Amino acid sequence: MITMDDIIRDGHPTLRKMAEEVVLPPSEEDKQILNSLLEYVINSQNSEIAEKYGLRPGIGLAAPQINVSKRMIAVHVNGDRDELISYALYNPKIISHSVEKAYLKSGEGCLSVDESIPGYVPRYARVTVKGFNADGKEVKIRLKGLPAICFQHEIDHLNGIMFYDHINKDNPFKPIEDAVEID
Ligand SMILES: Cc1nc(NNC(=O)[C@H](CC2CCCC2)CN(O)CO)c(F)c(N2CCN3CCOC[C@@H]3C2)n1
Ligand code: NI
Repeated sequence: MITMDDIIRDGHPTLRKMAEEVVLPPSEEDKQILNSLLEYVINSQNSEIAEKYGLRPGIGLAAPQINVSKRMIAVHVNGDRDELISYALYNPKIISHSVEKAYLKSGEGCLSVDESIPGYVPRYARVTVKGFNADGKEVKIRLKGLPAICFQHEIDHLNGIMFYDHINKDNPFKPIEDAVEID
């Protein structure tokens, strides 16, 4: 299982690399890696397991964060209507997005960033993501709210982008024009 010891921290070069497409059908190794990403996120949301293994809670995780520069992500989070959005995807891609922006009122953090970096992170309010699930089947997912924010944060990791790259340097809490504020 993945623990915090496996998660590389800001400054590690892998976090700034463009991750490689996963060759499909996936190898046994890639299947194991994809599964371990989702397993971490689920474990981290179970207070006993998180406590026992010292896991920082997360709603998403990307393969570069465990020093695997491959295009794989996992997301496990409740949507606006409390529906569970749980995906582990190979080669996820944002194929369309709203013009409208959104941001988390409390800003963002990252399991690969130990300190907190305050500020609004502008994201698209709605995205359509295409990817391949654990069975190698193509999936197309329309997202809004926190799940949309999370998928964008994870896909950024595959492109060597960190959340704080998006924060306004002069005024981190500068209001984001016509954006949806997410609690
Ligand atoms: C918003 C939030 N961010 C948490 N952590 N950070 C992360 O997930 C990073 C990714 C998120 C940062 C902002 C968008 C994506 C990890 N990242 O670095 C991966 O690239 C949380 F843990 C969390 N929640 C709310 C839901 N709760 C359900 C019950 O279990 C605890 C859980 C806590 N909400
Ligand atoms: Ni992150």
